[in-house]
Amino acid sequence: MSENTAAADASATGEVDAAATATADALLSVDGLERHFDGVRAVDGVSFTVAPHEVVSIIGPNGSGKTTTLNLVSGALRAGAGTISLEGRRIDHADPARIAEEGVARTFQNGRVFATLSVRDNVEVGLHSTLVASRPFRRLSRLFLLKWVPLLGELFIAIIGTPASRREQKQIDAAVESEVQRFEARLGPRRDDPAYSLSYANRRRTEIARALALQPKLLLLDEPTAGMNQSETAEVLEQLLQLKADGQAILLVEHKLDLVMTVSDRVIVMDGGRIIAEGPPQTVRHDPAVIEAYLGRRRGLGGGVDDVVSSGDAVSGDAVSGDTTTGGDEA
Ligand SMILES: Nc1ncnc2c1ncn2[C@@H]1O[C@H](COP(=O)(O)OP(=O)(O)OP(=O)(O)O)[C@@H](O)[C@H]1O
Repeated sequence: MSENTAAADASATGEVDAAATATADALLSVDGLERHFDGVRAVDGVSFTVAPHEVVSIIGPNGSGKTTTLNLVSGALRAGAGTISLEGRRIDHADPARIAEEGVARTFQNGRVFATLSVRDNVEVGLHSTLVASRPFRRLSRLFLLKWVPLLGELFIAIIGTPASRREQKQIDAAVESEVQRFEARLGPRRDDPAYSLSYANRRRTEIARALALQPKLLLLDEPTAGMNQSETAEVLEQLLQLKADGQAILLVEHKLDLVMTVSDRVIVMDGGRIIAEGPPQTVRHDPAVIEAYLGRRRGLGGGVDDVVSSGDAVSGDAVSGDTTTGGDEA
């Protein structure tokens, strides 16, 4: 849907002004978000904000609606109701590419890379939406009947090249290199290798590098340490802390509570599609509703959220299970 259509749609409901007023200082503002699947209330009236430079984590047992919330914010799913605004502007009717252009980049729960592309090319793909000189007619691609114009134009420029497109490619190359260098020790030696040959952890790093290459206003991370062992998780924590120090706003979904409690400014706890607690890590970890949500299903094992947190375990609904390494780093 075009920006104008989305704006008209939003304006028809009178929601633009309300969203803008309610979220004056927020980078991201989510209000009354709902998404149901065949009677399952995956996300059920969720409202929250992320301020500029803030790191907010969403935690909760399996199936509590965390990933669905991230999918709604990134445009991968459409909301049944509610509004999502970035810097006061509605994005809930925009498609994922448009939302990425607006400054929201994401990674996926299971890590998604293009298997046959090299690490460098995977990172470069993330920058495709930012090309101007090489894609002068890109906005026309939103008009169904004119889709062939930008395609032919891009093909032409790719074959003959122009001074501006060559300059742009140099900038892109530098941006890609800078993101690969962020993970230099791990990705540096593999920068020209195809993604299918990488360890699971390196594929996750490639995915994060691709998202960061966009220099997003808001970075959405869906379980960035899933499948990583303790030392790999510690590396990710260091990188998240560095991003935080650089002022990167992050909305993080993560099961490893030690990491969440260390990196987050604020923690949102979901259960059954609803937010059951929200606040600074130290407050949330002692909230009785949170302890009940995490441990109620395994009553009899004893302990509380603190035990879960201090053990460094990943909480996965019915049981506390240390995340297994499904593919460690190459030796
Ligand atoms: N595409 C879908 N079709 C049907 N049901 C879905 C779909 N996506 C999610 N659900 C359901 O919505 C609920 C919330 O799922 P979601 O993946 O958002 O939870 P989650 O908190 O991210 O879980 P996890 O920690 O296991 O990733 C679950 O009951 C899930 O089965």
